[in-house]
Amino acid sequence: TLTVRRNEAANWLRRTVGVVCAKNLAEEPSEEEFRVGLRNGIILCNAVNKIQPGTVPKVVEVHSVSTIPSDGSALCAYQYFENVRNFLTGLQDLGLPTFEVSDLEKGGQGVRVVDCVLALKSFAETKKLGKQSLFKHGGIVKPSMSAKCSVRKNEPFMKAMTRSHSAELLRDGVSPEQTLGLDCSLEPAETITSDSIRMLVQTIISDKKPEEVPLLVESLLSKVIHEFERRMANQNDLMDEEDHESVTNHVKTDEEDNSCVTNNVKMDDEDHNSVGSTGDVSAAGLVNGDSVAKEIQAMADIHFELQKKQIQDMKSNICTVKSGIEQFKLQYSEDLAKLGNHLRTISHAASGYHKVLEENRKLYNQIQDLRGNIRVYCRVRPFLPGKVSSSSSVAGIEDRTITLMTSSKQGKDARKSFTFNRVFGPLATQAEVFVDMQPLVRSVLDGYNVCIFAYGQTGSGKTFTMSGPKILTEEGLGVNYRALNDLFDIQAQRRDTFCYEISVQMMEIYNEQVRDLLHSGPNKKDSK
Ligand SMILES: Nc1ncnc2c1ncn2[C@@H]1O[C@H](COP(=O)(O)OP(=O)(O)OP(=O)(O)O)[C@@H](O)[C@H]1O
Repeated sequence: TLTVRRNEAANWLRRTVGVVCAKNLAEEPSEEEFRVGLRNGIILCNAVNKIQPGTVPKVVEVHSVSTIPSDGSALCAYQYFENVRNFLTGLQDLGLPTFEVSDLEKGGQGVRVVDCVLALKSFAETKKLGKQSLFKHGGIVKPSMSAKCSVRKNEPFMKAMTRSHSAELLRDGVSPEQTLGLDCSLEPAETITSDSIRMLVQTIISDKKPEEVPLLVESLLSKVIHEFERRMANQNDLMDEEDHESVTNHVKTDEEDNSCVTNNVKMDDEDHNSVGSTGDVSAAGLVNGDSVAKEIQAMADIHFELQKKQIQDMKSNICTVKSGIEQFKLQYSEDLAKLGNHLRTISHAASGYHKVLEENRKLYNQIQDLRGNIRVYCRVRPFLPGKVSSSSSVAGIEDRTITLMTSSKQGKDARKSFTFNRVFGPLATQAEVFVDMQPLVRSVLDGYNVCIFAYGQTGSGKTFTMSGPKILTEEGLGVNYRALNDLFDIQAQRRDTFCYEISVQMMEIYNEQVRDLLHSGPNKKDSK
C-alpha cells in the first residue's frame, strides 16, 4: 500500500543521509509529514549525492539547525525550488522517474514523490550490488570517468541501470595490468548482458593506445578462456555426479535382476549357490560405481557361463532326440515296408476270395447232389402214452434200413425191409433229425431250390417233426424253425458280401386243396 511504500521511502532516506540530516523526516511519516520533510529538497539532494556524488553540485542548506522551522519555511521559496529543481534534474540525468515540484506542495501528488524516492533506492541498491560484484572479482579501483559520460538523459530506467553498471567498470578505469586481473567470470546471476559486455570492451579499448589494444584483448581472451575452462570443468563435475547417480540407480535395478538370476541359479544347479551369496553381498555392499560394476560384471559372467552350460546340455539333448527320431524313422519305414508286404498278400488273397468262394460253393453243392437230389428219410414215431409197445410192427431199424413184420403173412413174406437215406428210430431227437437237412439250407443261400416236406398217415408225427410239439421248447423246435434260424445266421455272416431278401409263405394242401395259412381274410383257394 501507499503507507508501506511511503514508510519504506522515508526509512531509506533516513539511512542514506543520516538521522541528523533527516531529523525533520519521521520513520513512519504521514503523507503531510512526508511532504513537509522533503519540501526544502535538502534530504533529497543529499541522498542523490550519496548515491551518485556530484549529481547536485550545490545544495542550499541552513547550517544553524535551530533556526530552521519544522516546515523549512526559513528558507526562501526560490531556495527550496532550487534544491528540488537540481534534484529533479539530477534524477533526469540518471534516467530515473521524476515528479513535479508542486507535488511537494499541499495538495500535490505525494505518491509520485514516493515512487521517485523508491526508484532512487532501487538505483542505489543495484549500483551497490554491481560494485560489490566487481570489487569481489576484480579490483577495479581507478575512477577516471564521470558516471554522466555513460548515462544519457531520459533513457529507460533498466537500460540506465545496465549502462550505469557497465559505466562503473569503465569509470573505475582499467589499466592493461589491472585488466589482466579482471575476472570476466561475473557471478552466475550477473546482470551484464552481451550488449553491455560489448560496450564494456569497446569502452575499455576506446581510451587505450593502439599498441595497447592487442595486449589488452589478449589478456581478456585469456581470462575468457580460463573462465570457460573453469565452467566446463564444473559442468563435467556436475555431469559426473549425475552419471554416478544414474549408475547407482541402474545398480539398484540390477540388484533386483540379480536376485532373479540368483534364484534361477539356485534352482538350476546347487554348485552355483555361491553365485547367490556373491550376488547378495554385492547387493548389500554397493559403495562405489567401480565395485558395483565389477560385481555386476562378475554376476553377468557367471550367468553367462551358466546359460552356456545349459545351452550345451540342450544341444546334447537335441542330438540325442535327433538320433532317437532317426532310429524311430528307420524302424517306422521298416514296419511300413512289412505292412505293405502283408497288405499286398491280403490284397492278393482278397482278390481270389470270391473265386475261392464260388469254387467252394460249387464243390459243396456237388457234394449235396452226390448225396442225392431227392433224399427220403424215415422216422418212427414212439408209442403214444397208453398204447401197448408190444404191438409194434417194426421188427428192426438200421442206419438206412427198416424192417417191418406183417402178422397176417407167414414165413418169408411176413418180414419186409425198406431202405432210405436214413432211418430215425422212436428215440431220435429233433436236433438229430435236422442235422441231415441242415446242408440243404446253405444251398438255398447259394441259389439252389430246396424243398423239405413230411409225408405220412394221420397221427404219424409230421407236424411234430416239422414244427414241434404243442408245448414248444428249445429242444422241441422242428425243422422249420431250425431252418429259418440257420437262414438268418448265414445271412448275418455274409452281410459284408451278400444282401439277401427273405420272405415266408405258409400254405396247406389238404384233400387236394391248397390254402394260404397266413392270409388274414377269408380262405382263398389257389389251384396252383
Ligand atoms: N417223435 C415223436 N415223439 C413223441 N411224440 C410224437 C412224435 N411224433 C408224433 N408224436 C405225437 O403224436 C401225435 C400225432 O402227431 P402229429 O399230430 O404230428 O401227427 P400228424 O401226422 O401231423 O397227424 P395229422 O396228419 O392228422 O395232422 C401227437 O400227439 C404228437 O405229439
